[in-house]
Amino acid sequence: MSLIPKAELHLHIEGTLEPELAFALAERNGVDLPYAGTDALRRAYLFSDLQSFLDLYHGLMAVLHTADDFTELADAYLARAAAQGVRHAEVSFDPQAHTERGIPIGTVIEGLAHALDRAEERYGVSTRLIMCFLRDRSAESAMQTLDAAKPYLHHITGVGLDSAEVGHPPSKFREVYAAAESLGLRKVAHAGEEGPPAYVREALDVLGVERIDHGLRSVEDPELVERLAREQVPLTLCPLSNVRLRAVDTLEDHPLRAMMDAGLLVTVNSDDPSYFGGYVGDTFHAVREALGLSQEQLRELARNSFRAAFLDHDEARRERCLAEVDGYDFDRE
Ligand code: HPA
Ligand SMILES: [Zn+2]
Repeated sequence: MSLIPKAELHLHIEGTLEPELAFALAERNGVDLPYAGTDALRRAYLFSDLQSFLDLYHGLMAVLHTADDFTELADAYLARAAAQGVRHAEVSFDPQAHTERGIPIGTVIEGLAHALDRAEERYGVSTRLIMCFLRDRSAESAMQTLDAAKPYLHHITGVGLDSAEVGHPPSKFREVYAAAESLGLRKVAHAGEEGPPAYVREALDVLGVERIDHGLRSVEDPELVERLAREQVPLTLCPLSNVRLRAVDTLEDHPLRAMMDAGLLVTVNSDDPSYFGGYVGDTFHAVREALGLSQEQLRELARNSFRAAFLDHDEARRERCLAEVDGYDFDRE
């Protein structure tokens, strides 16, 4: 595990649900899970692609009912993240995955915000909340979700786009992103995870996003790589996720290092750490080993995470974190 100070920018809070907490919440809420126990559940984490993961992932969310459940989920993540060197976390959530099950959006947002708002004091982790739209649902459903979130916008920094990518291009959400922008929200989107480089271009040109979540398949398009490098568009890579969801064969084959060499502003993140085999400190360690990254390259990844963070209203914190990265002593590891 690498303890270098870092920001985590690509993290789905529902993807931090560990089997033990899932079973505890299932019992508390009277939910029957179709697994004999935590070991059997972990054994089911063998995915062939994004969709096979999403099916299990959405099934397990059935255990989350009350605001307290969401608070407990977020607290567990923040404590683990802090223990892995995270100083700043931008936490995504999927409101539609819960409202479709009859959980009010206010329950979800207020439950998460309760944990996030006290995280700096409790864990030394500053936080932001990013509300993602499920791209395999309609644009109307996304717009209704944005509308329903209006009483809670003081808790929300930005919007994102996730779930099944292929066949659901960013342009489907043009109006929703325009509406989000007019509400003062920041904009990110998953693109180029399983979808083509053209989706990365659309996310930039049609939605006007400031960061691309994943962006992995950008490497197939040299002109796009040149643009992303020139414009220093942050890409929030998730190497362990890419291995588990079969976007790359092995970690050794991951283009992270080549992307750094091409001058891209890449960051390393855990995506859904309970499902993909590691939190972000584990991920830093794994890519260091698999790709033979130098200490200076790990420092660059950590620096990039703070440069790409939505810390515009707290530049002093960004500077402090960057100074901590510069002074980090790898002999501690
Ligand atoms: O990796 C992902 N991709 C798309 N949607 C997701 N929702 C959780 N994780 C992911
Ligand atoms: Zn993701």
